Amino acid sequence: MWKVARFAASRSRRFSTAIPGPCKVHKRGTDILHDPWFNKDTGFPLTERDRLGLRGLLPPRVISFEHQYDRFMDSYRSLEKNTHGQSDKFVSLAKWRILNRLHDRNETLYYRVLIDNIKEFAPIIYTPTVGLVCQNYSGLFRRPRGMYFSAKDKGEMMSMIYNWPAQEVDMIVLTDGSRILGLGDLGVQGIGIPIGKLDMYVAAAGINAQRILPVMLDVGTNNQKLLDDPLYLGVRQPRLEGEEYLSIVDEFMEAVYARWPKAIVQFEDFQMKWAFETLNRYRKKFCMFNDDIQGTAGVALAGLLGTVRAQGLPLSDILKQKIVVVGAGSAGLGVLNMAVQAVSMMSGSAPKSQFFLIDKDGLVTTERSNLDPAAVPFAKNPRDLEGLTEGASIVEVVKKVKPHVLLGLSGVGGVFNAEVLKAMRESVSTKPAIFAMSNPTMNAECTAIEAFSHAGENIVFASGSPFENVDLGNGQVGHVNQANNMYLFPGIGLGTLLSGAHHITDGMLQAAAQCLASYMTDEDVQKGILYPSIDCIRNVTAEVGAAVLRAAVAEGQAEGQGDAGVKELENMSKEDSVEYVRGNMWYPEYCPLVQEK
Ligand SMILES: NC(=O)c1ccc[n+]([C@@H]2O[C@H](COP(=O)([O-])OP(=O)(O)OC[C@H]3O[C@@H](n4cnc5c(N)ncnc54)[C@H](O)[C@@H]3O)[C@@H](O)[C@H]2O)c1
Ligand SMILES: O=C(O)C[C@H](O)C(=O)O
Ligand SMILES: [Mg+2]
Repeated sequence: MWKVARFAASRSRRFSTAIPGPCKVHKRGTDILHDPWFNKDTGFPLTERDRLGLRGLLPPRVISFEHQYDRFMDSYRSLEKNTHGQSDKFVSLAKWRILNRLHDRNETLYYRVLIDNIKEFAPIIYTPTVGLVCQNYSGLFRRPRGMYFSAKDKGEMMSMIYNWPAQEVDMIVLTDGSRILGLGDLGVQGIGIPIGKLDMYVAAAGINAQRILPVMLDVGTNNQKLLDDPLYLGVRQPRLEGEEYLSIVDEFMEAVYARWPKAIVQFEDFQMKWAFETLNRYRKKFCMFNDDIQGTAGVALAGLLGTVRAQGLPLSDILKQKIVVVGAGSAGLGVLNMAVQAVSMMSGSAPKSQFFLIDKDGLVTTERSNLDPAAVPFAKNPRDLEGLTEGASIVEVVKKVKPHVLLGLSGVGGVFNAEVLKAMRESVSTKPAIFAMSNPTMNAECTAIEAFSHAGENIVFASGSPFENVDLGNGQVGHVNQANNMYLFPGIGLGTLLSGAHHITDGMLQAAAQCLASYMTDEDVQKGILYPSIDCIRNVTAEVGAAVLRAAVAEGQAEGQGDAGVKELENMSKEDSVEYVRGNMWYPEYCPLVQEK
């Protein structure tokens, strides 16, 4: 077994000349070459080859890290050239494959190219391509990554968890594959999502790549196409339900915390009923959060505050904004709950009249039969609606309400059609905002071009998956923001980890959202740029992580970790806390391997 330093100093230079600390390894020879955590390919220095029994197992020339990096980027560029003219799907999967092969072979080089080229590579390892990968996962599968706990493992999880080779784990992303992006139930194939999210943890938060664990909880699938597919790699049975389901999740959570009491578990892409149920069940017991409910809510709240600033209004004017949310699922309801919480904190009361909620059956009112309990607080009383009735369509609501913000988390591509977008021209806002937050790209409620061409050039636009900025002619640019929870979850995880908190509170999550909301300058916000470019994601994460850490300290949740105890954390200024978080980000570079028997 090996032990690795949890964090290593972050370095801003591309190829540092400083020698990183040693890394202990408990294997020799080909076992090292086949372990992507330690493998350096042709980069092993001769002395290390001697020490580790590698001499003769590699071609004699030693290639520097920098040279290996350039060789990889050259092959990536040739692939781009050679696939020119092929379908987007073909090209995206080819790019994913080349990155995945590097991931499987040499993690240090993989994470370095990912960090340095995050804007270019995020759409491949994360949304939208990760959706395509999940849809085709059983066919694409070559090597396992992460852990799989299935309905057949009941009673075995406490011992299975010890099969994971790392001694320490900081961050786990868990899915049951039941609602993968807007693509529905993908069963075991949903493992691509925890893998992609954890890649973002390494790239954005500098969580040590040896201390992450993607997990699939395979409780079956209700996707008949997958059950009929001879290649399908998951358990062939309908999804477990009720107590049977919960007992599997309970067992997994107990096993995790028995082995790694300080690990954080991020729940990801669970269907709504289990997303809320598991969050309520575990949040006071374990250090966990639900990214789709809570991470998304913070990013959307930052966007809502940004739209107020974009109109040149003080933040307190959020109270007067009319906001239509399309999608009453885990994400949409998460956004509404957090927005109401933020408005209440500002005004001292909890006004809900400004929010309108629409689901697949139209406007949600108290007249709805079988109203979901989670949606009850946002259901309109028809008596308060002049001219709108239960089940009113999106276009009817937009025409009547003339909202400041139209925010989509429905998972349905194109529901913001031309008629809906044209109706937004009548918005009472000087900068109407359209947030098409559903993923992947084909599930976005509208495209950027559609939004600017139908709703007008003065809008603010954000989408969950990336779109190019729109050329409005005359040198004008319609700016596209990416409203994706990737701007928050890495900081929530890292800040919590460094604080040593045992729970993730609403206060810590509000702090994360407020931090993101204040990240952009007034000048940028006036131009419709509400979120930073993904190029700055390490910096954003350092700020968000520090905000979460400070909130944990202020609320008495922090217990400290490593060398920094509670007292040290309490004495940190704001700047100190950001530097502390930044200094604890792991950065991929080859470290000398020392064999320990
Ligand atoms: N950008 C982000 O950071 C982010 C974060 C989380 C979720 N999402 C996306 O949001 C989408 C929804 O996620 P979720 O977890 O809430 O899903 P969910 O299945 O829990 O909820 C979907 C909701 O949309 C409603 N809906 C379906 N068809 C509709 C229609 N035609 N018109 C209006 N409403 C309709 C459903 O009734 C339901 O209330 C997914 O595509 C997901 O990728 C994006
Ligand atoms: O995965 C993403 O890109 C965002 C979000 O968590 C989603 O479920 O769509
Ligand atoms: Mg998600």
